[in-house]
This record gives sequence, C-alpha cells and structure tokens, in this order.
Amino acid sequence: MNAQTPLTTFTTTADGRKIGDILMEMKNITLRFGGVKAVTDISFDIREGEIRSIIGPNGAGKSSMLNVISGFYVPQEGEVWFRGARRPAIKPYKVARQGIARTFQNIALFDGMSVLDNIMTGRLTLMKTGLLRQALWWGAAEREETAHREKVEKIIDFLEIQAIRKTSVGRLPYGLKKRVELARALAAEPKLLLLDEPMAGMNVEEKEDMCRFILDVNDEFGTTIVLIEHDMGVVMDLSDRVVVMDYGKKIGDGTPDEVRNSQAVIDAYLGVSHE
Ligand SMILES: Nc1ncnc2c1ncn2[C@@H]1O[C@H](COP(=O)(O)OP(=O)(O)OP(=O)(O)O)[C@@H](O)[C@H]1O
Repeated sequence: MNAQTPLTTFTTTADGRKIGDILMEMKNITLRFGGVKAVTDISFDIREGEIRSIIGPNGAGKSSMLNVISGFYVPQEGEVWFRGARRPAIKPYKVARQGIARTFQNIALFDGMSVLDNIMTGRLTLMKTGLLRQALWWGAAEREETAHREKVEKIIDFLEIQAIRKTSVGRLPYGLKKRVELARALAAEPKLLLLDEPMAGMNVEEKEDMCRFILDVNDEFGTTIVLIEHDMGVVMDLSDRVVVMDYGKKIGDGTPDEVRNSQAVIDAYLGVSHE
C-alpha cells in the first residue's frame, strides 16, 4: 500500500467480516451548485475494511457525495476527516496520493491505448522519477518501470484479463472496459476505493463477475470500498452498511436489513410526496 497504514483494531462481525476503526468521516456536509443544494447536512462514517454503499433515487446527490469524498468537490459547509485528521481543501491528485482511487459512472479510459498501458496510468501518482530524472538517470527509471510493471501484471492476473492485455481498450465490450477501469483504480494501490455505478449497463453474467471481483479486492487487499449502485440486489448482497439519500438529505443509514425495513427508505423508493 502506498499510504501509511495506521494501527487499526478490527472486529469480526457475525457473518465473519473483519471491520476496523473509522477511516473516513463526513461531518455535516453541505454542497451547493449555485441555487441547487445537491447535498444537505450529511454525516456518516466509513470503517476500515468495510463495503459501504450510497443509494438513493435519481438526483438524490450520490455522485456529488462521492465527489466530495474524492476531493473533486469541496463542500461549502462541513468537514471531511481522513485517518483521524481533518482534510483541508486539497487538489484531487493529492487526495489520490493519500490512497483514495475511483472509477467513474461513464467509463474514463484512453480508448486508443492498450489495456496494459491504461492500467499503468493508474500508477502515475506512485511514480517517483519524473521526465528530467528519467533523462539523467536512466537506470533508476528503468528499475522503477519494471517494478510498476510487475504490480500491474499481478492486477491483470487477479482480474483475469491476461487475454486482452495488449488489446486497445476501444475494441473491448462494455463489461470488460469496466473491469479495466477497476484494474486501473487498483493499480494505485488505494486504501479507499470509490466505485460509481460499477454494474451500470451490465448483463447478469457481467454483474456476477464484477460482484465477485469487488468482494475479492476487499478480501484479498483489505481495501475499503464505497459504492454507488442502482441495482438493489447487488447493494444488499455486497454491503456491510448502506447510506440512503433522497433530495440531497440522508434518510437512512445502517445494515442492509435495517435500511430495507426503514419506512423512510421505502417511502422514498415508492415516491411518496415531499412537503
Ligand atoms: N455540476 C453540477 N452543477 C449543477 N448542478 C449539479 C451538478 N452536479 C449535480 N448537480 C445537481 O445536484 C443534484 C444531485 O445530483 P447527483 O448527480 O449528485 O445525484 P445522483 O444521486 O448521483 O443522481 P443519479 O443517480 O441520477 O446519477 C441534482 O439536482 C443535480 O442536477
């Protein structure tokens, strides 16, 4: 892992999941775009090792919230705490260096580049040798490149995409592109992985594969995962805890069972009118 690992106490839940201390905390976050309040006074925490989902109807503010976590948006009100310290308003690449990586709702890969090269771009934040050092000190740059390639090859094996490693991403079917995006995010060796609708547009078989990979990443690397997803079956199967948003507000927060049985959540999904 690129980020320093703190001493964490893990507890094992009844279903055998290892969940640690609080890794990140959103405290009273409000985010506005002009007159539109996308997020209103939202607080929740993310524990180390857990799979935490954010759900809600269209326009509820889920992507906005994920963008606050990733540092892309800075909220007008509230505080973001990461690893026990308040995170100042810093550039997204600095957030990435702290060990937070993400995938996007609309695939954001380089179509003309191979799968391998796309995944290598995920390691940019970890590369020490810049262009000048590469020119002046070729040996070190070459050694570093080899080390990065080894890590990337391991991820390629892990996500079972060896057969397409030299293929241009633009030629891949949608489900595989999504898997390459996951691979690129993993290449950054994140402590916290943010997945924005990783199953959107997938068929049943592709969804099953993606679920398996998400669970494997969490289990094998201990990566904490925050997930936005519309497929309720997937959310309820994968998540340790779920935040429910509606009209920018938090209307539920708990285990899948707690959330499923919450009247406020049922109302939001059935479209009960808001006063
Ligand atoms: N960049 C922006 N500028 C202006 N308004 C925005 C912007 N991004 C989001 N909004 C508004 O903020 C609200 C929340 O949007 P957001 O995309 O976060 O919701 P969402 O729950 O992710 O929706 P969906 O499930 O449809 O992706 C919406 O009213 C949206 O129109």
